[in-house]
Amino acid sequence: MTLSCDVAIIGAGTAGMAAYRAARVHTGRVLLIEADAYGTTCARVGCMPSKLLIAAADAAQAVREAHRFGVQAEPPRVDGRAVMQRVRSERDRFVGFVLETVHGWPEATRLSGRACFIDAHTLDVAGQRVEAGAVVIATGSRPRIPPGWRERLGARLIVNDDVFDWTDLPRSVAVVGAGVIGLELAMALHRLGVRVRLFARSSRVGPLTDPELQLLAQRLFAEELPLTLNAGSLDPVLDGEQVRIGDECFDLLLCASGRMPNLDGLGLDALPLPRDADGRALVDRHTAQWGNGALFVAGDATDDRPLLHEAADAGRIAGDNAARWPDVHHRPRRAPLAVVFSDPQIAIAGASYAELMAAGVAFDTGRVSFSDQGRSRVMLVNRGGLHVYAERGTGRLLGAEMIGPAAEHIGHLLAWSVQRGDTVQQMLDSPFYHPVVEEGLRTALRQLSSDLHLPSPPIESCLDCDTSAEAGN
Ligand SMILES: Cc1cc2nc3c(=O)[nH]c(=O)nc-3n(C[C@H](O)[C@H](O)[C@H](O)COP(=O)(O)OP(=O)(O)OC[C@H]3O[C@@H](n4cnc5c(N)ncnc54)[C@H](O)[C@@H]3O)c2cc1C
Ligand SMILES: NC(=O)c1ccc[n+]([C@@H]2O[C@H](COP(=O)([O-])OP(=O)(O)OC[C@H]3O[C@@H](n4cnc5c(N)ncnc54)[C@H](O)[C@@H]3O)[C@@H](O)[C@H]2O)c1
Repeated sequence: MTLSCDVAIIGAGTAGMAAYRAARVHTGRVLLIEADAYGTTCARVGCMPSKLLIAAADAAQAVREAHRFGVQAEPPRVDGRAVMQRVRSERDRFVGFVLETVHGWPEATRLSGRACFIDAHTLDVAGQRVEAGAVVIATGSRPRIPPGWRERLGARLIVNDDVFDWTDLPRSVAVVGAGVIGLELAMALHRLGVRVRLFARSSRVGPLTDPELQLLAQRLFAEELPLTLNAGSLDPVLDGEQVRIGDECFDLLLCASGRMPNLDGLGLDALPLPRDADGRALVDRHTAQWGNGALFVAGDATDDRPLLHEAADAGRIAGDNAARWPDVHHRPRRAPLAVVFSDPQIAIAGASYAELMAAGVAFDTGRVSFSDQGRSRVMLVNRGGLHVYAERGTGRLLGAEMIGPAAEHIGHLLAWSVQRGDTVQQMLDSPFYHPVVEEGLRTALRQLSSDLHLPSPPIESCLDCDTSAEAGN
């Protein structure tokens, strides 16, 4: 028997679930197809369990740092089993909410099995034929593992998914790849007492593109984390029960060398779909449409800003347009925002430095260092810097990069300003409480305002904490 629907959605992750909801506003004839267990990458093996592990690591670090305030504490004793028990049980709670939602949807609108295209409107799902008016591909991504490593290292090679099923912490882990996942997990494991070394292929650590801030990030992370920069092409080998990299051995190698979209294996090669020179899908991010037909792609499957909120937004657009097809609507997207939950945190809001340079935009940069920032110093988190970028002539805020305290919050303020089209002056006219880390942002904005040769705002020095940074000098 052939199943027939108006919209078939492949993948019940964040993007697929958002697409399902949006499509169901138009039609009840929607089919959500999932090959694996429900529960989403974010809740099962991504955003949530990684932040749970980081929260435990931060608690241990706070105990270690207490003496700097005059509070004496014994060095923390990390109970790995208890740490992982909390990570898993809280993770299961988050997954439970997702399962509740999916299981609340009519059973006739859900199908289990791996989907593969027969043609643009026909799918094979584990032997079941599905015909669809339109299809949303929301298949997510998977870790990219260098060729031969899996065969060579077997179970000693792990990826992020494996970490969150641990019942105890290992003794040592080599983390390969100093991108977002590598940085977050390496730092968390290190603070939980695991012997860690983070291997970066180049000298870059994390996503900052501003050369000054990238250098600062390298220095700050190297102060705490055993870090091998410029590791080049690694050649890990099994040495007994361990993985050897150079002359150091580890219990496990955590591969965090990037992720690849799950578009291969879908039977799409025969379809004439637009791709870039590297074979990546060229999808219109305002319609989620891939090509001119009834095919839509959302979430990590697109390789475009692989973040949770982007997956949800793209899923909504894809589901809505798939159900409307061929009446496809263009939808606005939000200002970019990315946060890394390292310590110090990293945020990129609006356009990055590299994007502005590549686009040839005329912009000025306002800078602040947090080393002397009043509230940051009070809390002993005075490490890092913030660069804000504004357009010459108009003074409009274009973007910002930051490594430092409260970056997850300051990043939001900056992204909201970028999206509203605020000028530097409008931002300076907004309230700043005292004493807060955001006063550092004001310092950077004042410097930017002066460099842009915009009319100077009145400078009120901070008389009570009088750091030169906050006095606006
Ligand atoms: C360790 C880690 C930490 C992260 N932390 C953050 C964070 O803090 N903040 C943030 O914004 N983002 C974070 N992310 C990124 C975020 O998790 C992803 O951007 C988001 O989960 C992508 O959602 P998705 O719907 O595209 O994919 P997924 O949730 O992976 O869903 C894809 C689904 O498609 C299914 N599927 C695949 N192929 C087929 C097929 N052929 N047939 C049927 N079903 C199929 C899969 O089984 C899966 O269920 C993190 C990611 C990782 C890995
Ligand atoms: N806080 C968050 O929002 C968060 C957290 C985790 C993941 N994510 C999302 O997941 C995406 C994927 O994260 P990721 O860390 O897998 O990818 P990434 O692209 O951020 O980092 C991969 C890193 O691995 C390096 N690399 C590649 N091949 C290598 C090799 N053979 N040896 C050594 N290093 C190698 C790359 O140079 C890069 O630095 C991120 O782009 C992000 O969007 C977000």
